[in-house]
Amino acid sequence: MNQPHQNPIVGVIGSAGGYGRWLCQFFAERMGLQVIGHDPSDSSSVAPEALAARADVLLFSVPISVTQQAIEHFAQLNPARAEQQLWLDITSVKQMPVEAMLRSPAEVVGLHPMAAPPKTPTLSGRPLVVCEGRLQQWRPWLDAFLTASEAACVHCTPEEHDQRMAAIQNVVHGLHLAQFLSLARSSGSLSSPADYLPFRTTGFEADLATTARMLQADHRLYTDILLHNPNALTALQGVQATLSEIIDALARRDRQALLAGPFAEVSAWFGETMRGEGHRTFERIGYLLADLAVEPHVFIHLERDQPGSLRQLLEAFESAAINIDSLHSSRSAQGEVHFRIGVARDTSAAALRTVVQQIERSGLGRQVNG
Ligand SMILES: NC(=O)c1ccc[n+]([C@@H]2O[C@H](COP(=O)([O-])OP(=O)(O)OC[C@H]3O[C@@H](n4cnc5c(N)ncnc54)[C@H](O)[C@@H]3O)[C@@H](O)[C@H]2O)c1
Ligand SMILES: O=C(O)C(=O)C[C@]1(C(=O)O)C=C[C@@H](O)C=C1
Repeated sequence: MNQPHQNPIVGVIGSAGGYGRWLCQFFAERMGLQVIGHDPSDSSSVAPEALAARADVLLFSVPISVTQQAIEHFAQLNPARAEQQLWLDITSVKQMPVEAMLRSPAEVVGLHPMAAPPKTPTLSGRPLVVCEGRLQQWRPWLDAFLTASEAACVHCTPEEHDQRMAAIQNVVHGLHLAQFLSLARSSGSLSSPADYLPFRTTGFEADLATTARMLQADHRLYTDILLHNPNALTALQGVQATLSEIIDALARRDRQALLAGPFAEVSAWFGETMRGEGHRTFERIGYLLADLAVEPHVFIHLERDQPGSLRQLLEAFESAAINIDSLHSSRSAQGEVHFRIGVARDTSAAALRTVVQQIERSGLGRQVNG
């Protein structure tokens, strides 16, 4: 017998999208649940009427601009069934979808994973915002789902979420766009960001990476986040005003105004602990980026994910008398763990090739592209 509150059928709306695919895999593989999906771009997916009737948990993962419409469509499909269901969404804004879901008779929780769909099977190490709208019968299952997600859950109201996201998303996205738009326009048509990289600081490289990440993603997602967060305009106008203050002080060449205003105020607001922690984070990023720039290097994927594999890899380099300068793990686009091994500058290409061949022949690992 189906026990909906323990082993629900999960219906993902937007199942062919980036997060939709990740979620379908998560519910099926990590939670062992039956998953059905609806997505107009996947002709093999389930029709809305069938999904509304069969699923016990509905999860909306559609573009922000069509979210309200999609929720309202499902709300009128099968209200009697909705009374027994849990409705979730992962939209990047929370007031609009949670209010729309609450107009149905379902139990309602709004979610927001604070990262693009990860290459890992869970959200381990990533924050997940949880906005409980109406939750009773489904609480134990929601708790089990959040535990399985391995996310760092943070609970708040939809209003609080949208306020925080104005600072965490709208300002970060808007300012990075403005920063590089201004640079692009002032640099002339023949230049590119690559011309700035030989002169880079850690801060510039981190800003460039943040901007590039946005540009590689769906631009509609970012414009939607700006247009649908009710606090975006005020937050960006606030930054415009404080930037004007700094520019005015600079135009007057007023060092005292800069010190007593922006520097003193922000420094006091950070406090000693946050200043210290942020400083150490920046140092870590700086050393990481410096390590990643060291040549020569090789990327190795270890075939056996078990204790002792890494030691054997290090031994292979030791036996070949190659000195390792840096060692970092990262993930490929397919989610495989890679070790980036930076070696001493005087290591010859032939010596590096020989050790890689030996690692591959022994079945320990294989060379991959970073
Ligand atoms: N990508 C991210 O970085 C990220 C991070 C956190 C949260 N989110 C949120 O996740 C949601 C989905 O984002 P995504 O990046 O997966 O987008 P996506 O564009 O990759 O996927 C959206 C999917 O929804 C489908 N769709 C469109 N209209 C539909 C409808 N009426 N009914 C059913 N399906 C429909 C599309 O065909 C597409 O496959 C958004 O609300 C977004 O704000 C995205
Ligand atoms: O690319 C990433 O990992 C992101 O953090 C994506 C990002 C963001 O840039 O704010 C984009 C949309 C989501 O709502 C959450 C996070």
